[in-house]
Amino acid sequence: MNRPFTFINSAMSADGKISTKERKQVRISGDIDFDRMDELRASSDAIMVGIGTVLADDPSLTVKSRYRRDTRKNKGLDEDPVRIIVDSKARTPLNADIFKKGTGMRIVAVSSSAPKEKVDALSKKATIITAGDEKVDLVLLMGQLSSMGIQRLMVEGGATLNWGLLSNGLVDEVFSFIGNIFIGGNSSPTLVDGEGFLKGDFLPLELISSETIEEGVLLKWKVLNK
Ligand SMILES: NC(=O)C1=CN([C@@H]2O[C@H](COP(=O)(O)OP(=O)(O)OC[C@H]3O[C@@H](n4cnc5c(N)ncnc54)[C@H](O)[C@@H]3O)[C@@H](O)[C@H]2O)C=CC1
Ligand SMILES: Nc1nc(O)c(N)c(N[C@@H]2O[C@H](COP(=O)(O)O)[C@@H](O)[C@H]2O)n1
Repeated sequence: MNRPFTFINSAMSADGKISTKERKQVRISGDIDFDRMDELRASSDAIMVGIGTVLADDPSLTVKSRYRRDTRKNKGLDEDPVRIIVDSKARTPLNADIFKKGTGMRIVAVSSSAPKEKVDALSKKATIITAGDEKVDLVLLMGQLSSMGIQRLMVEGGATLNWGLLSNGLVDEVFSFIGNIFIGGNSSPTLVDGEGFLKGDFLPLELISSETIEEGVLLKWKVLNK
């Protein structure tokens, strides 16, 4: 099945955590890294997050730079890429920043087990894609996004969605900024959570580049899917 070229962008602590045990958003990287992330957003057709990230961080996922917004507009694009929430049970708050801020299409991907009244309410704010029974079927979803013309997809977490995509062979590249802090905590989310791979089944990566940014390091990985 066709799917978009897909990359994850994430910031983690030196011990691999992307947030605290309370799942509160933390500033791991600095202004230069946020600007790099903004450029990635501006160059993408769509940005995807999991519902856990929406509930924890309430991100807007908008392109911040005026210059980049104007450049997209001059190309006939919406100033913001399509913003997608993977939300099996339709738990996205109707006042989420993704709906309040920015321009362009919003998509909420739900499963067929999502409560109908919640899906109906969300359908006034976003295009609804239904894929899967209990949880969103990410393979089906990617096929649908591709058929809508989404060719380049940026994923901004969180830990569970990253696992879902990686374990289904749906990710091509990963940008991982490693910051100069330890967060600790055995329940703090990491770059990839979920069930985890068993020994012998690990997902291999190829290092494309490494770069020092401010007090941290940016690693760019190619995912060697089978
Ligand atoms: N430092 C960073 O770069 C970032 C950190 N975060 C942090 O990550 C945490 C949120 O991560 P999580 O709680 O893991 O939530 P998540 O954002 O990964 O969302 C997970 C949810 O997605 C939904 N989902 C539906 N179908 C799915 C499927 N097939 N596979 C996987 N998920 C599916 C499920 O409802 C699941 O609970 C927050 O603490 C947030 O602050 C989030 C984004 C970036
Ligand atoms: N790249 C990066 N570095 C950090 O230090 C972070 N805390 C995050 N978090 C993610 O950034 C996004 C913020 O989006 P908006 O500014 O609301 O548009 C969001 O996805 C956070 O989870 N990222």
